[in-house]
Amino acid sequence: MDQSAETAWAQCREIIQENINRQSFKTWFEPLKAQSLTEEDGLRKLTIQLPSRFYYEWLEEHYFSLLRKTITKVLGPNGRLFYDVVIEKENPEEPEHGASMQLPARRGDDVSPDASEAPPNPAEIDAPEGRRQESSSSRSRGSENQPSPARDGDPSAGPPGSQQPPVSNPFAIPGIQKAEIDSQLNSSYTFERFIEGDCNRLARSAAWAIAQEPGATSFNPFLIYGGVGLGKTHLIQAIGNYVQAKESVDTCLYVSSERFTTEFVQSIQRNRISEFSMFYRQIDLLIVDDVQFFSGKEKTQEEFFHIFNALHQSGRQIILSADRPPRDIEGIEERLLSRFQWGLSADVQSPGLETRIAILQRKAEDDGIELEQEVIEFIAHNIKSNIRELEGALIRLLAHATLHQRDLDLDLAKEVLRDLMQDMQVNLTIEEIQRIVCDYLDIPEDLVRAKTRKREVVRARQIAMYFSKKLTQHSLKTIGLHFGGRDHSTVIHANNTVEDQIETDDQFASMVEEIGRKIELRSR
Ligand SMILES: Nc1ncnc2c1ncn2[C@@H]1O[C@H](COP(=O)(O)OP(=O)(O)OP(=O)(O)O)[C@@H](O)[C@H]1O
Repeated sequence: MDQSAETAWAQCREIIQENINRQSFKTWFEPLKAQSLTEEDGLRKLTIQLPSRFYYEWLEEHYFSLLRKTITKVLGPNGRLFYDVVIEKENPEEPEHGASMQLPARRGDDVSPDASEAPPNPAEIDAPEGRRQESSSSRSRGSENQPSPARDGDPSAGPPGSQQPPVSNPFAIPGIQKAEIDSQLNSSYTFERFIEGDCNRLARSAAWAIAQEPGATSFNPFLIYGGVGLGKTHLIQAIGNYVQAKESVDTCLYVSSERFTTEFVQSIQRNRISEFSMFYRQIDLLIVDDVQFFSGKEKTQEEFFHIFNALHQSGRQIILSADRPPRDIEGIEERLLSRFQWGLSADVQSPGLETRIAILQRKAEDDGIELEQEVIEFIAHNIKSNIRELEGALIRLLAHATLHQRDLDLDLAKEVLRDLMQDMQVNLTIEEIQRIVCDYLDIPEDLVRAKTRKREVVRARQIAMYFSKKLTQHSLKTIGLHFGGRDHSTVIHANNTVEDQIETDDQFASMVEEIGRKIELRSR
């Protein structure tokens, strides 16, 4: 190791450290090593070693001005900075030798004081368009208020006779070329197809705002959390689909945290970690689903942490989802958890009845199916857990109707969704039945449990007993107890009376049927 180079670089690092935040310093400068300090033709050339071409790109784009000032301060006006870039091997079997490339800082542009204000030279690096623009603007910003910029990158200042090899596009690695990145988005997850309700209003509004200006709102990162099948994936992908359609970013990528982890592990096995890292650092809008799966995976978390920082620092948009609030996710490092909460966290909850109905109506419309309102309401009343199950019930119903050439009516819905109905019956309580019957007959609920033998109360009590026997698993004794401690024989008598009257009295029969429907729908 060249001692003087190390000392010079240590001084540079001190200055740099004072001028940028701790995390940026850790990410971009700590891995750099001094290689040599030489004097040639009156110039003092400090060469530092970079772990990959990506660092070269990044430093030039983001820290050019700072590096230039720092070198001038430490080495004087004749100071020049050179990079020795370690070239990532595509094939781990390749020999080590020759795996580096010397480059002058500033990619060979003339960065003399006069030239620094000039439009950027077409970069020798065949950098992707978006980044090139970003680079040029950061350069001109960097040159403002600059007391005496040094020519720290003039290619003519390179070693005599050294022809700099043209630097190839660092992203031109098979399979990860920027232009070729497939966003992995499901095109059917759009805002148009996402039904808004009280359960998801905040998340949907924030998602919409982000889609208008990715990376420019304070919702960065944006994290949506909530239970299974409640639309998290749909919503986060809707942002991606919208932004892609508007072409407001160059690259957008959706990845599940499981896939991210698998790819990362593979990159370790294949000795391609820096490639993996480079790939993710070029994404403008990164969507990571189900981040709770990072739990307990320390190395993956560390890699994601650095990627997160790099993207966030450069104003790229990060969108995340989790099955619970970030503070409740266990096994994730505090520094990463706190970053998850930097922007906005919004939850999605189970949809209310109206939203469930609206979702079913939309799904039926999208599939070109006409569904009677009572069928939609029947499904919506009975399937409350999540939207995926709601969709599943509809698909099941459609499949039966098509396969058995049946009408899509309430009878078919009851038949097909019987399992779900059975679940409902198991959960149905005697109190619920009493409430619905009394609501329907307009009788105070507590009277069916009281001693009174008024005619209309007796009728309500008998109908409630009949449904309790028919729709719950409770024993006759238990049912009797729920009706003011009556005997099991009273329940049998009530059941027989109702059954007989259904047979003989049509009006009564249709009233009981109507009450039965209300119980099935559990309507209030
Ligand atoms: N508000 C909504 N409007 C329309 N469809 C929705 C809505 N919410 C969810 N869906 C649909 O429900 C299904 C499940 O949603 P999604 O996969 O987004 O849930 P999730 O919350 O990501 O679940 P998981 O945690 O299991 O991944 C999808 O087909 C989605 O299109």
